[in-house]
Amino acid sequence: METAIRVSALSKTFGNGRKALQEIELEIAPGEMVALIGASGSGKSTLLRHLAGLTAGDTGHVEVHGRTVQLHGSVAGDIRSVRAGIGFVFQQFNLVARLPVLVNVLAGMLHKVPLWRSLALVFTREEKARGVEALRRVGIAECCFQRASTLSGGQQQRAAIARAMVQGARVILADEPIASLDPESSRRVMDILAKVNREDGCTVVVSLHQVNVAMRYCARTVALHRGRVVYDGPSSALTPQLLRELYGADADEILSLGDHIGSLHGAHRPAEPRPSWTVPRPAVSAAQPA
Ligand SMILES: Nc1ncnc2c1ncn2[C@@H]1O[C@H](COP(=O)(O)OP(=O)(O)OP(=O)(O)O)[C@@H](O)[C@H]1O
Repeated sequence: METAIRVSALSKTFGNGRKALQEIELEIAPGEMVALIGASGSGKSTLLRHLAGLTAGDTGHVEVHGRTVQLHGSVAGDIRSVRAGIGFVFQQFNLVARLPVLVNVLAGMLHKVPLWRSLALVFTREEKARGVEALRRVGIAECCFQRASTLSGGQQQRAAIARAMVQGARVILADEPIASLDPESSRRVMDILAKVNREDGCTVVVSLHQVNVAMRYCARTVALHRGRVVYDGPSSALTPQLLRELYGADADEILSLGDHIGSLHGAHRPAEPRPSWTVPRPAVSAAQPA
C-alpha cells in the first residue's frame, strides 16, 4: 500500500533523560486528515518535528512518500529536497514579520527558483499570481501587500497554509495551529486545512489539544500519552469514557476545552475516511511508565 507517512520504531530521549517518544509505529495514507491529540508534554510537537526531519530520533525510521526523512538516528542527507514536499505550520507563527504577506507566501517556492532570484526575493508575474491565488483560497488576498506583522494570529496561520500550498506540499504538518486563536479564527483555520485536504488531496497531520476539534475535522485520531501511541483509530470512537481509560486524570485537559469551536455553525464535516487502519486499536495501556 502506498503511504504518505510511515514511522517505525521511532524513539527519542532528550539529554535530560525525558523519553519524549517511545517506539512509535504509524502509517498514514495519502489524503488522510489525522489528528494528533494528547495532554501537554505528551510528545505531539516532538513527533511532528521528527516527521519533518527537524529533529533526529535515537532509533527508528521515518519515510514521507517513500523517501527517507531519518533512519537510525540520522537525518537523511537530502532532507532539504524531501522537505520540499512537506509544509509545516507551527504553533508559534513562523512568518518573517517585516516582509509583505505575499513574499512570505512566495517563500514556499524558493526551493524551485534559481539561487540568485531566491537571494534577491525576485518572483515572476506567474509566481506572484500563484501566491495571490493561494491567499485568495485562504480568504486573505486583500492582505497580500501588508507586512506579515500586521496580520492577526489567525490570518498569519492562514498565510502559513497558503505558503504550504504554493510550495506544492503533499503533506502538511500543523503543530497546534489553533492553540493561540479565538474560536472563530480557530474554525476558519481548521476549515482551510480541511479544504486543502479535501480539494488538493493533501495529507494533513494536525496536533490539537481539543478532542472535540479532532472529532469534528479528522476521521482518524492518533492519541499520544507520555511519548507512546495509546490510541489510533476513528475519532468518532473517542468517548469521554475511553479517554479516561487512556489518560486517567490527564483526560480532563483534553476534555476541558470541550467546546472551543464545536458549537460554531457551518464547520466542515469530515470527509469519508480513507483509513490506513482497519479497526479501532487502543494501542497500549495508558499506564505505561514514562
Ligand atoms: N529540546 C528538548 N529538550 C528536552 N526536553 C524536551 C525538548 N523538547 C521537548 N522536550 C520534552 O519532551 C516532552 C514532549 O514535549 P512536546 O513539546 O513534544 O509535547 P507536546 O505534546 O507537544 O506538548 P504541548 O501540547 O505543551 O505543546 C516534554 O516532556 C518536553 O518537556
